[in-house]
Amino acid sequence: MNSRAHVDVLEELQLIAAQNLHKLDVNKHYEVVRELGKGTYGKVDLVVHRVRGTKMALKFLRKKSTKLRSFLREYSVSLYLSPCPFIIDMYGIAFQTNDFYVFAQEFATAGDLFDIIPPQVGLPEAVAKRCVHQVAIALDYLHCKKLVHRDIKKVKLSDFGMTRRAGSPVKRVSGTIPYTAPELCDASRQDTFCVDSSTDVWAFGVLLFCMLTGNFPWEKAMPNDVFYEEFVRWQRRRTGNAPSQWRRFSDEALRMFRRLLCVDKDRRCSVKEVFSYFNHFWMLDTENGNSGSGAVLANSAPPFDISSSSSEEETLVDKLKHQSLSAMMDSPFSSASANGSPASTGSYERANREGKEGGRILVATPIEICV
Ligand SMILES: Nc1ncnc2c1ncn2[C@@H]1O[C@H](COP(=O)(O)OP(=O)(O)OP(=O)(O)O)[C@@H](O)[C@H]1O
Repeated sequence: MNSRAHVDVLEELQLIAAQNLHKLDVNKHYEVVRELGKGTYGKVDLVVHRVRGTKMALKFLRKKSTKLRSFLREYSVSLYLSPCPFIIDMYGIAFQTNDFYVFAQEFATAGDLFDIIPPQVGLPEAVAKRCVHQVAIALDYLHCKKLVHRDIKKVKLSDFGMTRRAGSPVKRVSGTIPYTAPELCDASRQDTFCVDSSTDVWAFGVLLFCMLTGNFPWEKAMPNDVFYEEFVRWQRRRTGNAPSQWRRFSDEALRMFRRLLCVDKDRRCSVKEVFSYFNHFWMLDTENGNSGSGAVLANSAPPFDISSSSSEEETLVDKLKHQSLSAMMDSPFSSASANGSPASTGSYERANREGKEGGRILVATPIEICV
């Protein structure tokens, strides 16, 4: 499927969502359990659907600071990507209140990634590898659909507010974080640039370093940051010794980082190249849970077909078309199960997430963490 067709599906999803964006009294249809967190544009509440008994995360985006178009885009992109088992699941529920646009997401039970990374220590290699494995599959899924996430800081991909079609022009956002790629940090460059999957690959490399060490590699990827400067000198082979904070990694892991964090974005590898490094040890230190075969995943290949078929996309659009007042009733995307968790949607990808057969084998169990 070409990128134009992907975009058409997204536009169709947005149109249908806009037509079904009814006004709703939250308390009438949901029991609010607690607030899960606050974001820049609103809040996320843990709720129980009064009819279905399903636990869900309701994302509230303030109307004052969110354009309807932005809300519809975030909702539709989330829905479009949700068949991937390592991307947050959706219920096909979107509505509005007087002050907020709202949509429902799977409740990610394990909480935030940074709550489970021991600071300055990092995760044991085997755990980090499972996280890396699922983020890589999710990102590859997204990139195959010609989308770029642009805000990677989560293990189970969610929060698609920044996601755009590859190649679309966007304005540079002011302010940089450790994940920001060097080509976006340099404020002297032009104000508009084209969205490219290589910026996700850079952020993914930084996330990988954080998971394995419990530290950021630098504050920002700019020449006045000494840690970044040191890294670039080594990366460009101006010095043979890796900077001190990189010396804990095996030669194979260092090769992988060199490819993911290539300063020249055109020479950066694609995200799926990490799969070829899974059968090597990444850490030299064997005390951090890195000894034995546990550090190596049984199978380094993606566990399901990440290429999208147009029939799956047609099914998605079809389901949404038949959706009516889904916020109040059973949505066509999932049905309540005995334990309150979403049941299978019928998609083979989603069936895999729930451990049911579908002709494909899941290698890594999804780790439900969202930051
Ligand atoms: N599906 C979910 N399940 C459980 N907790 C969630 C879920 N979605 C969000 N949260 C919690 O709510 C917080 C706010 O989420 P939200 O997506 O609005 O913003 P954010 O990504 O943290 O920040 P920003 O909007 O500034 O990028 C998150 O940090 C997380 O702790």
